[in-house]
Amino acid sequence: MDRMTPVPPPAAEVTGDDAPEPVVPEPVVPELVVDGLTVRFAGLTALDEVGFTVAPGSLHALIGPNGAGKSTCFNVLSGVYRATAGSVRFGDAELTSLAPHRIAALGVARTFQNIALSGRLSTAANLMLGRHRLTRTGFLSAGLRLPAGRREERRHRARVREIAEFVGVDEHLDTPAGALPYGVQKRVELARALCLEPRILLLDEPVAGMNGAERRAMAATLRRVRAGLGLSILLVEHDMDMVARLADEVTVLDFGKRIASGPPAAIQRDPEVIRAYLGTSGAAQAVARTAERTAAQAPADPPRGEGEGRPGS
Ligand SMILES: Nc1ncnc2c1ncn2[C@@H]1O[C@H](COP(=O)(O)OP(=O)(O)OP(=O)(O)O)[C@@H](O)[C@H]1O
Repeated sequence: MDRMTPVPPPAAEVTGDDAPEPVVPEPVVPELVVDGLTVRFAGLTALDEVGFTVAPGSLHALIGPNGAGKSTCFNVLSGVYRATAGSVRFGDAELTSLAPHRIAALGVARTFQNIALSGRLSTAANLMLGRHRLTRTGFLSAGLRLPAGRREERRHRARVREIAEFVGVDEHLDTPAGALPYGVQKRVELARALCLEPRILLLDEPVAGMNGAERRAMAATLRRVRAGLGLSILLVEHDMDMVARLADEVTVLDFGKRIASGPPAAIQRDPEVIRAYLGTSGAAQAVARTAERTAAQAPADPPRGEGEGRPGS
């Protein structure tokens, strides 16, 4: 399946008993505008007046060395941390004053660095948990086998299967999530986030700990998600090749401050970004290496497509 029905905005999720089959409108994906975001812990400023905008339907990467403030930013965006100052607007909503469940209800879904699936439950059951926010009659009604609940449950199961096929985990629907290879579990997490019918996905290191084949599979899946669903993605990732291939726009944090913002090719050449990463390992050197290869292979600015003309694509 190359395309999946675009997700409707949450308010348009019609799951009632008598509701006609919904005509699914194009998703209304607003901008996410982070402005002057500051978070202080005791004496430490984890985020210092950070600002960036995630354009509707784009894939925006948030990168930076360890301790730069990326997770703190995600925690504010998902309502886990309170901002000391600044704002995060998602369309008309100000997210900094909302509890996590209210933010999720606006269509903001998040995955975590560490796997957060229930290992003993099947993949299907984990994905159904992702649908919980969207149930109208409630799982109790379904559990009691009431007709409305049964019909609603059937609709959710059908949607779960559709999303599982889209993400390529449908063959594992009956398998306990804990028994799946690591890379597949990470894709199941992505599928579970999609089960919330999000308008923006916050992905925290989706390929961390994966081998090369698993990384490529996840990158391909993310491309399909972006192309097929029209939602926005904000990605925290240390794998710079992946960021260079996938991102439309990159924001770089260092010691809680935004030090650069722009398309990947420009970010890779940005002296301040390279300086921020120098002396650290892993991602840092990957930025410098990727920048060097980009310079060697592409004298002019490469196009902002999915990796055309980019190293390693
Ligand atoms: N709950 C907290 N209490 C106190 N300090 C915190 C808390 N959460 C984060 N910090 C500090 O804020 C700074 C930014 O941390 P954060 O986890 O956001 O960085 P990061 O960019 O996500 O790093 P990494 O790439 O290692 O995950 C760090 O100095 C960290 O120790």
